[in-house]
Amino acid sequence: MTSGPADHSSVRIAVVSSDPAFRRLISDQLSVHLDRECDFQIYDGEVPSAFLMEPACALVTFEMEEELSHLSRLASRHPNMILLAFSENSSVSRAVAAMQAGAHDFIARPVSAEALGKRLSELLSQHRPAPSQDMKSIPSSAPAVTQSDDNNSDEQDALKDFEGFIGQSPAMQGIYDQILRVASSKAPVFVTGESGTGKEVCAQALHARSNRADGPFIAINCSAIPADLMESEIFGHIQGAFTGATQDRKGAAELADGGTLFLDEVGEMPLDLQAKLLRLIQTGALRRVGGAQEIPLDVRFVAATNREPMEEVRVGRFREDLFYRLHVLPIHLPPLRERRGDIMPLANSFLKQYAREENKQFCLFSTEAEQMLTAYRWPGNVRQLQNTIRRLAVMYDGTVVEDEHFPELLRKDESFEQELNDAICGLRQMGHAMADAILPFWQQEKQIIEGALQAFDGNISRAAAALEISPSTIYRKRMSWAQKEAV
Ligand SMILES: Nc1ncnc2c1ncn2[C@@H]1O[C@H](COP(=O)(O)OP(=O)(O)OP(=O)(O)O)[C@@H](O)[C@H]1O
Repeated sequence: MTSGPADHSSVRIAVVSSDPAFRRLISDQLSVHLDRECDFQIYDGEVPSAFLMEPACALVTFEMEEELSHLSRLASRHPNMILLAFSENSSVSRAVAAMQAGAHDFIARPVSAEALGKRLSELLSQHRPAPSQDMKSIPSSAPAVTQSDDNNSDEQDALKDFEGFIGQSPAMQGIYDQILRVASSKAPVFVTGESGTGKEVCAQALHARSNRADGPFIAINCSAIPADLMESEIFGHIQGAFTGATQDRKGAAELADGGTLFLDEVGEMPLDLQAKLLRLIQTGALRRVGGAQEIPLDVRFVAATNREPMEEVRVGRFREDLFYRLHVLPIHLPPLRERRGDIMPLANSFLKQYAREENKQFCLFSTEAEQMLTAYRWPGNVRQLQNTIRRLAVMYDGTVVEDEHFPELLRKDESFEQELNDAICGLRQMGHAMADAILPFWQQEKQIIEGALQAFDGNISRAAAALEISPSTIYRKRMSWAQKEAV
């Protein structure tokens, strides 16, 4: 055994490898790439029966199948030690085997000192707990957010990147930043984005980060409630207000008093109710259906739509005054295809969740499956990805998710092709229409000159002066048009 400089404040790292090149990489090059002082204890291949002082982390190379037992032994003897396995065999099955033996991470060799230093610093700062026996972690190619091994849903939540959101793409970082900036205001927030992009998650995050987080969060989906029930659902009613109103009842707005009211698909609300909502936002008070009493409320409004709100205003489905009342703080959630870097973190997290729920062993995706997931267009966004992973966790068994586990993605993306074909046809037709609409030069010239003559009541001199041509040109042109038209 060799050891680095002994320093009581430094982190102890055991290195177990029979490969001199690997040992040299650690002893000569690694420390400059680590974000803390480390004391390396280097063991020459033989796994020690006991460490003098238990290291925080062990780096173990293994090339033979039999060496897996070394890993398992270390993992079971030192459950609090971070265990990293290295192999020159970078196959998925080798990675899975290492994880199942209890490694927290698997790194294919050769690895640069820089990459190893970065990964090790990350792991040490996470100071992660020991892997559980039934669900092992996934390799280092996957993002850190999916790499904890706990089975506890509270810890799961802590692993989300931001208030229920997963995704570290620059676009999502921008969204988290926006949420943090506007959360404490009482001004309404208007969230737009395609279906399944996380508008409700966003509304919840706004609530959770506001100073009304201890108050209620009430969500109401305006497209899911029949129009005749919507008024009472939102504004409540008093006994006898209509047939079936057997007692006084609070609506969603009153239930949200002191908290946040999330109005999903707000544009689907009938226009008369939009007027009533506008009044509530303006006055901060409502009257229940059939009631005479004004009830003051303290509600923060978050509205959302997956349509283009200005277009809805233009066609008269969405009141313009309500739109501007709600559209104080806009947040737009980008579709998943515009933030492909988030696909695998989301997929890994869903896989972990549904494998656990369905009591399955799935713990990682094959390279082909990963390529397929990241290349797909996800028209249904995160919700579609979530459903896809849930389906495979129910339907299949195994440890590694393969591309054939996604038959629906393997099929051609027909709706996309259809859309693309339609768009191309549309463009062609537009091109034809535009080509058809192009008039011969002399006719366009005639239109311009005649337009000028009209503007000056037929006065040729003034029209010619405005066009900066001579009057004789106009006479000449007129004669030539007459000849052309006579043909
Ligand atoms: N970034 C994310 N991280 C984790 N889960 C997400 C994320 N975005 C969406 N989801 C999940 O995807 C599903 C759909 O999200 P949500 O209901 O918020 O979408 P939406 O935009 O409101 O959809 P719709 O317009 O159809 O109502 C939910 O189960 C949600 O938890």
